Amino acid sequence: MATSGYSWTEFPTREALAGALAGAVAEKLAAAIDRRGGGLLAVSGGTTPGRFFEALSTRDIAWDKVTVTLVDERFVPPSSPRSNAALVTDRLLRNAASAARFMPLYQAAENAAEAASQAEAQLATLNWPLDAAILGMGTDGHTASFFPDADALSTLLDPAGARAVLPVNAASAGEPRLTLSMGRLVGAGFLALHIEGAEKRAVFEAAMEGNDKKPVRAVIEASPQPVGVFWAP
Ligand SMILES: O=C1O[C@H](COP(=O)(O)O)[C@@H](O)[C@H](O)[C@H]1O
Repeated sequence: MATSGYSWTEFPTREALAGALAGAVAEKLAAAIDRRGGGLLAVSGGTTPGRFFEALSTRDIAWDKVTVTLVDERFVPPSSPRSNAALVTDRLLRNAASAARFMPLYQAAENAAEAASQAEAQLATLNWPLDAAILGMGTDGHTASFFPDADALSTLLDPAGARAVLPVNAASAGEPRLTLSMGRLVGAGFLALHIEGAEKRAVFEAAMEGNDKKPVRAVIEASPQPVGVFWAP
């Protein structure tokens, strides 16, 4: 399956997907290190990326020249089982990848808006654009923290917005969120969507075909290059 907006690659197993995605990301990071002296990677949280993180963590690249940040984060401290930062620390920043620098989005601020401003200031020190960004997707069609019921969704989905990090409030999200902006995500040299299982495949296909535009489709449509969709049953 392929459109101008995305390329679809399916794998027989989740392990095979994790290995292939890890290989593709490691290649992009190694090329960035050669080209500009360092690599910048943004990864998603949730339940899906653990296997991919473990595969990537063993890839032999100059991890001491790589900065890892998050596509999005729940407004919870790293001690929370819902922390995306904790997932990255436990499953990615190990083995060879323990040498990477991690820039979390969560800040111990009074609220998500303040945390987003603080994260924005910290991320301004990085060497943009992202070399690779790996998105996930929820069964509601959200990706990053672009939830279908988020306040000011059109602002969140605006690729021309000036911000790098935005606060998100959505009733369905569980807690306030922080997300990289659409502009920073679709500016990545390599943008992939990692989804697994029949339900997410059906959600993705419906989002791409239906009139009810889900946020995942907005990202695909905003991307100047085809998004690589990696799927396994
Ligand atoms: O809340 C989130 O959900 C999505 C999808 O998570 P999954 O558990 O269905 O894999 C994830 O991509 C995002 O980073 C996370 O904050």
